[in-house]
Amino acid sequence: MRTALVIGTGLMGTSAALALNGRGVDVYLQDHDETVARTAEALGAGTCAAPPEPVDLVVVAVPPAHVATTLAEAIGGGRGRGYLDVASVKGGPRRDLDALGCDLSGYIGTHPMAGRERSGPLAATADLFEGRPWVLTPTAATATDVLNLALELVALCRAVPVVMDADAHDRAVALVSHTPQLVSSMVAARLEHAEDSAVRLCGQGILDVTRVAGSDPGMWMDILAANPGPVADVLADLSSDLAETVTALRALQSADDDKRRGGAAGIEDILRRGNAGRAKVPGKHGAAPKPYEIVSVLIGDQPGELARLFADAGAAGVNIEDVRIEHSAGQQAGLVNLLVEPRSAPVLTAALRERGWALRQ
Ligand SMILES: NC(=O)c1ccc[n+]([C@@H]2O[C@H](COP(=O)([O-])OP(=O)(O)OC[C@H]3O[C@@H](n4cnc5c(N)ncnc54)[C@H](O)[C@@H]3O)[C@@H](O)[C@H]2O)c1
Ligand SMILES: O=C(O)C(=O)C[C@]1(C(=O)O)C=C[C@@H](O)C=C1
Repeated sequence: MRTALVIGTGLMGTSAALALNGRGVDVYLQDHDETVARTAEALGAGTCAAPPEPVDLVVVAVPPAHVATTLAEAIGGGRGRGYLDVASVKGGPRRDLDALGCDLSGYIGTHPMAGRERSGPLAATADLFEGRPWVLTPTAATATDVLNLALELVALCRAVPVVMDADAHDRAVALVSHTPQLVSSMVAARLEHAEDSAVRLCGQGILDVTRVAGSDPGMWMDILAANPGPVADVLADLSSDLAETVTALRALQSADDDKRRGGAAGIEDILRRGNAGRAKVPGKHGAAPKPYEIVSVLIGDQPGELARLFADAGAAGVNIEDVRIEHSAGQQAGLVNLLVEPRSAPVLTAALRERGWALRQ
């Protein structure tokens, strides 16, 4: 692929453009808000100039409700050899495009399973897609050249291609993305009118559960409106788990021993099923989840502390597999949890102690 046109230079479009531009593709940028396209250009994602000739690949990264019309316009204008979109829902846009009478052989629906709770080009990063699944939904009508262009895009973004049927994709993301978004919003909504004295106690657990509750409601309205049935199906199953959990908790308050035992069994069941489900969530780079050991280090909240810690781990020859930071409420300090291979944990612990770091057991 030598040239690409990215239409919609927000978080997704600019991230893809940065990755492509960084790997030698000439990227043209277009957004219906010109200042957004100019911002992406200033970030080094490509140029706002119009492409002098049809590009190899047109990447449409606009909100789901605008995908079909934007694609139809680009296809009608003969702007590329191949066309794809990155919208979070796949069945609807394809049907809409079909209804607009477009030739679908040059189009493939795709969805990178990477993102953030922030929108716009300033939130974009060239490595957003690295190691993440990128779903491709070819049909019998999709030209082989176009599938190959999509695979090349995925490779240039260092993502992992996953081929799926569009409707199966929509059911899958209802489970792993759209319902979690709603549940995160619902948990966070409980805090809206909570007492300050309660909110002050928020710790890492609620931060983890509510991160995506900070997402743009406009974009999520679009996504949910394009996938309401599958999301409602998952939420209905969840609501029967919720109802059973409430019943079990009420039974725990009972004076009757048998009822309390039944309640405890119900709660334990949901907690154990939760462990089993969590164990299925893929680990780093989409691989099977690996058990890491955590080395916890207390650091001061000041410039250079993290860099010094990582350098000391590097000097000990230990690869940090993942890192999580807990910020202490009301203190200029934080707890850095370094996740390492079990065999590296004693090596790292000894090396950090020797260099004077305060370790937490
Ligand atoms: N944010 C995520 O986590 C995520 C992840 C995967 C896929 N997606 C999908 O990617 C797409 C873009 O999402 P985003 O997070 O980058 O949103 P964003 O709001 O950051 O960017 C969307 C951009 O599209 C532009 N736009 C809107 N209508 C347009 C039109 N008709 N023509 C040209 N530009 C137009 C907007 O001005 C905006 O700059 C959506 O379809 C979304 O479902 C998002
Ligand atoms: O990490 C996040 O912030 C996301 O919400 C990303 C996420 C997801 O649910 O995984 C959200 C929507 C997209 O369609 C794909 C990815």
